[in-house]
Amino acid sequence: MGSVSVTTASTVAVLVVAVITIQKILTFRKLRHIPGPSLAGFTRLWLLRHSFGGQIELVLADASRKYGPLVRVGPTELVTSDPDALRKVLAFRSRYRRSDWFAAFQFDPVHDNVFSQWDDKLHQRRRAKLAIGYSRKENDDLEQSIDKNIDNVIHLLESKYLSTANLYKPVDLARILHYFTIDLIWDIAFGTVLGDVRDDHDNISFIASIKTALPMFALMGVYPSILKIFATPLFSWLLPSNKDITGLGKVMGVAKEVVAERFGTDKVDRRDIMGSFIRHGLTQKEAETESTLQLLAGSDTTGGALRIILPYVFTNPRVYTTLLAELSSSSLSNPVRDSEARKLPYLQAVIREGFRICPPAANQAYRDTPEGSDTLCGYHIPAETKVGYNLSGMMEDPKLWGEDAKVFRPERWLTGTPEEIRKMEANVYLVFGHGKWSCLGKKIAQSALNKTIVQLL
Ligand code: HEM
Repeated sequence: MGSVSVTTASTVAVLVVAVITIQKILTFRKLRHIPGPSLAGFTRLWLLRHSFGGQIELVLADASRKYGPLVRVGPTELVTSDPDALRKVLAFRSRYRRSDWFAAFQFDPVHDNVFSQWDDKLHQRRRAKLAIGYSRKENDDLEQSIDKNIDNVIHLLESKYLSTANLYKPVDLARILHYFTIDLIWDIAFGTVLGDVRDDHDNISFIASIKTALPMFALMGVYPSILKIFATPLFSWLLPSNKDITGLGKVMGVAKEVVAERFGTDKVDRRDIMGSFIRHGLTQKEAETESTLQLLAGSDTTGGALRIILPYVFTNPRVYTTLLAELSSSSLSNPVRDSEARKLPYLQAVIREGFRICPPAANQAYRDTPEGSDTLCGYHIPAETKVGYNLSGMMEDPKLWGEDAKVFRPERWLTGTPEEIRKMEANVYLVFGHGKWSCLGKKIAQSALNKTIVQLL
């Protein structure tokens, strides 16, 4: 009896292994015509290793140099560094769909936000309710809010780091700029003061908790189905909760409180982003998730852009003096208005070059190929293949930017025909996505960058 059950168990095990092996071989064959590292064709462990290592952008740039504009990076995953192919995937009329990669950003296990919403129709419906609030048309205080938060940075630098008593005190400007963007987006999203810059401190351990969560995001980005396990009662305690006193959970708790004031009998109606969301039909729960998302989507990206651009400016005497000369020869208000800063050609060249040299949000963000297959970069793409961004590969491609593509040289934006410049702009703004899923906070981010760089200099 015992030997019969051992034989049955062994037969089942052999059959399972055989089925898995056949499945792997069939999956491998489906995309074997697309070049890429050989291990990546068989297992997502290749992706996981590089995502965990924090070097994925460099690895993907390298892969696009080696294998071309379309690279296989997983059994069913491709990334493209070809701007036309990416625009085709992301276009308004594209039949591609968000893949389960986006599920990693559903920080509330029950309620989707606009970024985690996978269903195309529901996403478009939600996006339509948010678009006016993000467009600044119903957000009268946005510029004042940016000005106020920049003033806090300048006050901190002058009082704590540049006063005569502390003349040689070293300053970690990258950290302060991160505090600044967290404070700013907090102010825009909730209309209250967080005070990271004021206190020169990560008050709710937001930066620390995002850093701790990064390996988890990397894991869920490669194996999204893991999120389903976290949503079960056994593991749900591991997800952020609005009762937490730090991190994303704390942000969710504040969102709940602040949004509650905008609903009910004594509700407050303001002309800010949240007010606009609610006027355009967001429910209380939806307003909570969207306000929380703003902090996640807006603070590290805009902070990252400042932390890229400013060191390039400060360590490059030609760029620094040219930018200062442009600022001092232009008649600008103090604080500078966004509309004035947008007209400064060298400043705009510096910002675009910063986006290009190190895209602030370089995720793969895969889309699923629609039924009936497609063709990208001359390759046949079968249905259900995942196609994602390879921005780092795109932004250092000599065919798009010239032989000195790896050099930070804002002047490249000031020479060339209007048609060439227009093409370069269209390509560099892919750092904000494109089409039906493009960044909703683009104008807010651009305004913050324009004003902050001018005021700090
Ligand atoms: C330099 C700064 C920023 C960069 C580079 C950036 C980049 C991006 C990218 C690439 C996407 C689209 C991803 C996709 O293909 O699905 C995106 C989406 C989004 N971003 Fe940004 N972002 C920035 C700042 C902001 C800010 C400041 C906010 C809010 C205050 C924000 C809010 C959003 C939202 C809500 C979405 C989701 C749009 C949708 O799903 O329809 N972003 N961002």
